[in-house]
Parts: sequence; C-alpha cells; structure tokens
Amino acid sequence: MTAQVTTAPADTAAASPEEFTARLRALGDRYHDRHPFHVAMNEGRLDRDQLRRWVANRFYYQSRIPMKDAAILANCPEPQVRRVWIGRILDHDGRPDSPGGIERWLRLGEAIGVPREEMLSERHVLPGVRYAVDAYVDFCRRRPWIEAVASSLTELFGPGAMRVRVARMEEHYPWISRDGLAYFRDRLVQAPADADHALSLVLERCRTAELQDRAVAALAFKCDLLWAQLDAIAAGDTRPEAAAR
Ligand SMILES: O=C(O)c1cc(C(=O)O)c2c(n1)C(=O)C(=O)c1cc(C(=O)O)[nH]c1-2
Repeated sequence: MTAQVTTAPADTAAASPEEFTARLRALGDRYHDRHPFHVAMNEGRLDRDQLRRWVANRFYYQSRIPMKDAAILANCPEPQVRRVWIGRILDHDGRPDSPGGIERWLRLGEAIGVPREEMLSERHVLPGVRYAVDAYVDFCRRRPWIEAVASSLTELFGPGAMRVRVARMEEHYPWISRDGLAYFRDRLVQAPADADHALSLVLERCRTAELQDRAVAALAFKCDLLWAQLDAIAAGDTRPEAAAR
C-alpha cells in the first residue's frame, strides 16, 4: 500500500505508451476493491447498519463528482475536450428523459433503507469522508486539467469491482431490490467509455517522463482517497454522541 511515486529527472526519457499504460494499470493493486470493508461487503458479512452507513457516505462522493468534473471543464481551454467531458456531468445530474446517477444513487439508498432526505441532508457524512472527498474536488480545481483527468482513471478498475459487487449483493443481500442496484448497471456501461476517453487523453498529452510521473501520482492520490474514504466508513462514527450532532 505504500508505493512511492518519484518524479523523474528532467533528462529522463518518456516511457512508451505501453509502458506508461502498464504503470497506470499497476495502481489497480491500490484500488479500494481490496479494502477489508469492500471484501466484507462482497462476502455478505456487513449488517444493515454498515450498509446504510456506506450508502449514505458514498452519496457524498457521488454528489461531488459533477463538481469535480465542472472544475476540470473550468480549467480546460480546449473545446473538443470539454465537449466530451461535459457528458459526465449530465450522466450524474440527469437529462430531461433520464434520471442520472445521483437520482439512481438516492434510489439505491432507499433500497438499502436510508430515506433520500437523510442522504440529501448529509447528516450521516463522517468527517473523514468529507475530508477525503473534498480533497478530490480541491485537487481537480488546483491541478492542471490533465492531472485531474489522470486522477479519474480509477475508472479503469471500477467496472471489474462493480461487476463483482452487484453479483455478490444480489447473492448475499437479497432484500436489496434489483431496481436499487440499477446505479451500478448503468455505470458498467458509462465507466469503460469514460476510462477509455480519459486514458487516450492522458497518453496523448503526457509525453515527457515528468508529465507521466505526475499522471501516475494523480492516480495514486485518487486511490489513496478512495481507500481513506472506506477507512472512515469502516470505522464509523467515533465521536461522542453530542459531538456527532
Ligand atoms: O463504486 C465504486 O467503486 C466507484 C468507484 C469510482 C472510482 O473509482 O472513483 C467511481 C464510482 N464508483 C462511480 O460511481 C462514479 O461515478 C465515479 C466517477 C469517478 C471519477 O473519478 O470521475 N469515479 C467514480
């Protein structure tokens, strides 16, 4: 879990696209599907309170994704990149004829037993989750847009993890309605297309060793953030009752 990301000296040769892609993909070892909380989820070892805590806290992540994508748009001066990237915001916020990922996550929450008002109120959001997610939005606001694009490449690993999650949830938590799991079925279509686009941008724009190192560092940062988010969810609310209110 402690892979170091070092920056190449200025005269270091850039890696080939294949080598660079392999470096990015190697970070899959640090992806949050290996977190003990996700392992327990997939093995059917979580109780309803733990699942409710997960879904209410992950809603905070989902709710901030369009804001980080808007930050990427705001920092990107290229219309042809923005024209494609803007679709991500609509995938989450919805279109006139389709509800979008945020609404689908609210339905997943309801299927797991968290009323939508509770998710929208953010009152179950743990401090560690808020810090981790806000750090992602902040990173995408402050860093060059191509580094922010690289940080989205956890989506290279997402579909594999989601496919397992949906199958295990249907198996171990049959009380969650199939409709509730629609969120993941949609992401299984959207995420690979998003990851392909992001990867082609990163390969095309990061053509020096230094830029490639920065892209790898951005993806490592994102893996750590997803891990920290789950650490916080796994620990639950450690505050004395009065402080948690
Ligand atoms: O449930 C998951 O494991 C998971 C992981 C990730 C990810 O790898 O960041 C995303 C999502 N879900 C997701 O639903 C989603 O919309 C999403 C957008 C992004 C991103 O960084 O742009 N990651 C993810």
